Amino acid sequence: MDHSIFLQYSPPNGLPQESKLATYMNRSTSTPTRSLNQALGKLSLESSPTAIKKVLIGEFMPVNYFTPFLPESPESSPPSTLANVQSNTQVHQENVGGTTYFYSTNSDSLNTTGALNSSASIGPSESCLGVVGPAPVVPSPYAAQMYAGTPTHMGPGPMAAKPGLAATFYMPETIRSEVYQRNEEVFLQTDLRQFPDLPENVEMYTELTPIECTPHAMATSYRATHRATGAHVALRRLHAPAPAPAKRLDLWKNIDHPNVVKLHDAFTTKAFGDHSLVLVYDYHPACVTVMNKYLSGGGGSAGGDGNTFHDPFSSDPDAPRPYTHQKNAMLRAVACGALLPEAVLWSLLVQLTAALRAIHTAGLACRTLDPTKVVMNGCRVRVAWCGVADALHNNTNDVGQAQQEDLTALGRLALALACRTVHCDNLPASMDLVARTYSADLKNLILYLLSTSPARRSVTDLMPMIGARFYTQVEALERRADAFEDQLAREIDNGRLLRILIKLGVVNERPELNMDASWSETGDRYMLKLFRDYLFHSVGADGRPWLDYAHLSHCLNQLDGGTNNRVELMSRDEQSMLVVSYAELKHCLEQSFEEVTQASGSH
Ligand SMILES: Nc1ncnc2c1ncn2[C@@H]1O[C@H](COP(=O)(O)OP(=O)(O)OP(=O)(O)O)[C@@H](O)[C@H]1O
Repeated sequence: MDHSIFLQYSPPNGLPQESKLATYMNRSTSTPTRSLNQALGKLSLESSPTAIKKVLIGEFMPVNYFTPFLPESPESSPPSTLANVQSNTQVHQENVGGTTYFYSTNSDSLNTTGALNSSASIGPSESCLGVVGPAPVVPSPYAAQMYAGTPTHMGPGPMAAKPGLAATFYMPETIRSEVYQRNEEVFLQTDLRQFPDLPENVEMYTELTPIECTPHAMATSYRATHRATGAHVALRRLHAPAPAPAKRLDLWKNIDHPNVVKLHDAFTTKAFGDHSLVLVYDYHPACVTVMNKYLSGGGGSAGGDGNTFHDPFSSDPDAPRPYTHQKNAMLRAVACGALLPEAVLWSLLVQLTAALRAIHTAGLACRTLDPTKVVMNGCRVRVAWCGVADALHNNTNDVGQAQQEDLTALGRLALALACRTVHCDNLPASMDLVARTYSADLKNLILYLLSTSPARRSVTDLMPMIGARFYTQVEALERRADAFEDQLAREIDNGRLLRILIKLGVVNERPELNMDASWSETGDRYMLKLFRDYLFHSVGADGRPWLDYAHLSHCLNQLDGGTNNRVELMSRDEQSMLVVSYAELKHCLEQSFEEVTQASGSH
């Protein structure tokens, strides 16, 4: 093996010298131990009443809006038996004064128990018709509801951005824009001509697109698509891996935690013209590193929150940073309100300690806990590229020691976030800022993590310092889950309406089916055509189009639910009138759609 392709490793972490992580680690480890010890000696752990702040996190779970249309999907109809329409429906026809009325003699469809009051429902009640039949199918009110509405416990919170009906119909802008941003990133096509050297396929993965900020010789990151499933993945290609780290990587693959980017696979490949090791991770769209989001002066285009502390030294990590500069920069940050709210810090720390707990419990060590390797989308924090350090370097130091280093790294990260700069080498000044700005608990947590005493530290020891803030985090998550469930319920309703609209569109005005040019004008299809006119082409008394979205949604829901409410349909020449129930219309639609599906051969 050509050892010249290896770069030097920094001994404690085994990191390539070119990587940002190595730069950060080197900078951080350059903190003089003496000053750290002195500073720690001066500072004492204090206990103070915990200040509980409520965090409302606007993050949400991605919803798959691209589920393929499945005619027989259980979602396509309301989950109740009321959607069943008897196939032996008999229609009784009666001509009164030149107008033809059609009545169903099917007992089920004549029972209107539980039907909703509807402006579109007409006709006599079942008792007038005097029909006695088998037990009626009781329509659930849900079947014909437009929307279930916002659950009362959610109240008109920040989610209810739009007033009135609009709030019921549309997703809050906060959720919509974030979903769009994520989807947009996934569907953005990169111009691969810019990367002519990239292989078309690497094992099962294709459409490789580099995602890293600063390419270097040791590792490259890509977004890619799995050829069979279409799933997006994040690939970390290690140009010069250490031999056979398989066992540890297997342990990493078993870690399935919401705050750790999941490692799925690892394989060696010659697709890049060398012996690269490729690690395959979940891809989280619209990710930004904590470094870019909070620490590098707004460099992160995706995640810069506009409230960033601009450190003139941040572009040059090797520039001299005198004490006065650091202190002044921190004071300026405090003065201009650029420091992070304490609730945000605790949210990040709770998530990161949860990640470390899972990793350490599995007998592993992160080894790369650094702001450039912690990514965020929304308010979710994840440790990225786990296992890379193990794959890059057959770490000989024992895992227990590496876990202690993880805790120190978490302390440095917490301090950097609290001071809003990675230049916290001046520990007394940095801790002074923390003590003046934040609670004693936060200060104690950082001191504990940075402690150099020989006593063994454990991530579980942090729990008392986190204290009741843990419940704040749980509360915020539960509120967010409520908001998403509410939106999900609406999206399911929207999905139902889309499916029924697609079915109507497929059947209505079809020029011919199976060589029958009159197919869409006769039989069941004729009723559907008149229903389509009733729905979409109604006009007012003065001939102007009559548009009422609520009415449209109501009728489509009635149709999807197959209710026994009746609707009056007029022929185009206005000579005939049909009175049909939504149950009958639904039956017609199902039959007709089934015919088209059969003819297409794609049943
Ligand atoms: N699992 C993931 N899904 C989506 N994006 C990710 C994922 N992990 C990391 N990223 C994003 O990929 C980008 C590149 O990460 P990477 O660690 O390669 O950056 P880098 O700054 O070039 O570091 P290095 O110098 O160590 O390569 C970052 O913007 C990060 O937000």
